[in-house]
Amino acid sequence: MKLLVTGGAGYVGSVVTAHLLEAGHSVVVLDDCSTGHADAVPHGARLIVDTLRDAAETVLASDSFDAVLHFAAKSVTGESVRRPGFYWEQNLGHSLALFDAMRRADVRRIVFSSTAATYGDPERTPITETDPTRPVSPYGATKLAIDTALASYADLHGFGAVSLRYFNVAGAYAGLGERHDPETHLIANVLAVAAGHAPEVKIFGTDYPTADGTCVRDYIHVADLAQAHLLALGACAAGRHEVFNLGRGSGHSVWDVVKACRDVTGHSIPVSLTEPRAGDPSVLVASSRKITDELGWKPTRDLHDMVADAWALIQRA
Ligand SMILES: NC(=O)c1ccc[n+]([C@@H]2O[C@H](COP(=O)([O-])OP(=O)(O)OC[C@H]3O[C@@H](n4cnc5c(N)ncnc54)[C@H](O)[C@@H]3O)[C@@H](O)[C@H]2O)c1
Ligand SMILES: O=c1ccn([C@@H]2O[C@H](COP(=O)(O)OP(=O)(O)O[C@H]3O[C@H](CO)[C@@H](O)[C@H](O)[C@H]3O)[C@@H](O)[C@H]2O)c(=O)[nH]1
Repeated sequence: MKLLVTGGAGYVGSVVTAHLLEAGHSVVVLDDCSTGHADAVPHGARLIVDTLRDAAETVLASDSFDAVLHFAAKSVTGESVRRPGFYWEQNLGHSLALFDAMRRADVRRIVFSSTAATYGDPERTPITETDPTRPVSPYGATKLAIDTALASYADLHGFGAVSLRYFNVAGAYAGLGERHDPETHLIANVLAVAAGHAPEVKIFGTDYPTADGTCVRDYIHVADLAQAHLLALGACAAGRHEVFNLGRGSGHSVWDVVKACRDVTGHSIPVSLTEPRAGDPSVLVASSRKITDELGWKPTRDLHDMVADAWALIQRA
């Protein structure tokens, strides 16, 4: 297939692009490099550096694309609380520009990066796709609005759309890993201490209602996530919008992550215990049963693999 990947210079988009190329697809990446890096785009893909709003129309009209994989977004929860207007404009505004350009170019298949943040503070775990969506941050709200827009475009314009709601993505693949600045994600921050880039890692909150008092998350390897995108691409059915959760169905606390990083790196990794971070739910664990039952997806890598792969990449740098 000829594919347009938005956000393909970012962490997840670059790894998925590598998998798409390996599967024999042809890829054009549209990315403004606001949080991504041109040198992360795998060889074999063509990069166009521009925003969705300014370039989606021209790019889609310039060739006959079969489908779009849409990763481009601003995705730092805390920043979204401080700058909600920016998040609505960048995420929803630019996505609508993309969807209208797709409609005009008659490209109606799309796989979209949604998020566990659409659920907010869950009433129960594991979270299923039919559970209530009550986002607690502007970031989650913008992603939920894009999911809702896709359902409308499926109904009205015959889009075949899949929203993949990722839980916590980690790990590295083929030399591609997390390079956010500033980095907010836990595993990357803990490994930065082992690499000597920071003196200690802050643990945000030790009084949550969990077994060890720290937050529990469902970590998924970025390469397992990439496989799900290949399956989702084959499952885009005209006139339908489907939502799938993507996690491993098992939770790890912040302490579990620190211990896994100590095991893998052999570094003592000093920590400091600090106040909770605003807006962090205590437990987020996915039920990924739907995508396993309907598309046959199964994760193959665990927390140790995620930490080991991310660490191997840091050591190569
Ligand atoms: N990493 C996670 O744990 C996680 C979890 C849930 C959902 N997601 C979603 O997955 C997607 C990818 O996340 P990531 O961690 O790779 O983020 P990232 O910041 O590394 O990648 C996003 C990419 O989109 C580009 N971009 C942003 N706004 C753009 C615009 N308006 N026009 C063109 N390009 C633009 C950036 O330059 C960047 O390369 C995002 O949509 C994010 O919301 C990520
Ligand atoms: O330096 C740090 C960084 C994080 N944490 C904690 O570690 C956990 C995980 O945090 P982080 O890695 O920042 O991920 P989340 O805030 O859970 O958010 C990620 O996972 C969500 C889905 O679960 C997605 O919606 C988001 O896009 C994605 O950034 C949370 O309890 C944080 O409070 C720390 O204690 N110290």
